[in-house]
Amino acid sequence: MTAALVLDGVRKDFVVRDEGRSARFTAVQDVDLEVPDGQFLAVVGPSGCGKSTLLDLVAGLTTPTAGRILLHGRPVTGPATDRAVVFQQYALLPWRTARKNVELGLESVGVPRRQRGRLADEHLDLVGLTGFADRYPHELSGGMKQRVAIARALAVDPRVLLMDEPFAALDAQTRESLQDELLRIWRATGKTVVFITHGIDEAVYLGQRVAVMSPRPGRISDLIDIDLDPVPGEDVRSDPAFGRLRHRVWSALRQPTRQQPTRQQPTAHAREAAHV
Ligand SMILES: Nc1ncnc2c1ncn2[C@@H]1O[C@H](COP(=O)(O)OP(=O)(O)OP(=O)(O)O)[C@@H](O)[C@H]1O
Repeated sequence: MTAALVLDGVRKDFVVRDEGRSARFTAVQDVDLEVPDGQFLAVVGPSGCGKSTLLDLVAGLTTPTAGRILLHGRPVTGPATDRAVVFQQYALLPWRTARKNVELGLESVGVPRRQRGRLADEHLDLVGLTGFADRYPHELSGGMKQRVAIARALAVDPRVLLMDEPFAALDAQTRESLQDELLRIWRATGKTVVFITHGIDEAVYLGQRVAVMSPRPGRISDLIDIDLDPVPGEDVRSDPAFGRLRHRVWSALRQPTRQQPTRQQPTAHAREAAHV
């Protein structure tokens, strides 16, 4: 299988204020990763380990301090329609209907109006929102809003779907049903997915592979293949194989961390701050 996404020695530093001085803070370091075309990769790690930073780098919303990111062999130099991002907070425009929200990305790439409407309706169907196209965001539940956000992301036909804790704000039951929906959509579309989550269960349930990140500075400390093939409606979470994989990820998350050397004792904001 060819790699959809390659991260090669990726590091991201931020400059922060630390006790009144400028300090360089390394959020992610030494990240090497290949995601095969069509793979569903879940990335799990503790709060603040750099998961969102990694996703922002792949999205092209920020640039690496070192290393390179390739998408289907081409360097990522900024945001583009070959990647679409779904965030935790749906980011829908409140004055636009569901259909018009889905049309948003299509407008930016110059798809003609009639085609936009058809594509928006097709993608609202795909996420199970047939009949809700004319609703405004405030008339939709949290789960429905996230479905609209997923439809909007898919409508531009990205090669890679980047998801940053998209179900974290939803109640447990809605989350489970959207997880099943996402698996169905992923199987139907064959997209490469990078899915960030705090949840070990969510990572094991959704991922074909789970990348485990270590705490600051974030590195990929483990890559675990998941050989489950969840069938929606079946209780795969009660399967002993699920429990074993869950335990592997849990154990990987508890590995002792390798700290970045510092020139100065950590202070309030940046434990790994090295003054510039
Ligand atoms: N723009 C920025 N400027 C300075 N520091 C930043 C910036 N963005 C992120 N950081 C820092 O980088 C580290 C990683 O942040 P990031 O949001 O990527 O972590 P995360 O794993 O996604 O966290 P969470 O799971 O809590 O959302 C944090 O310590 C954060 O404070």
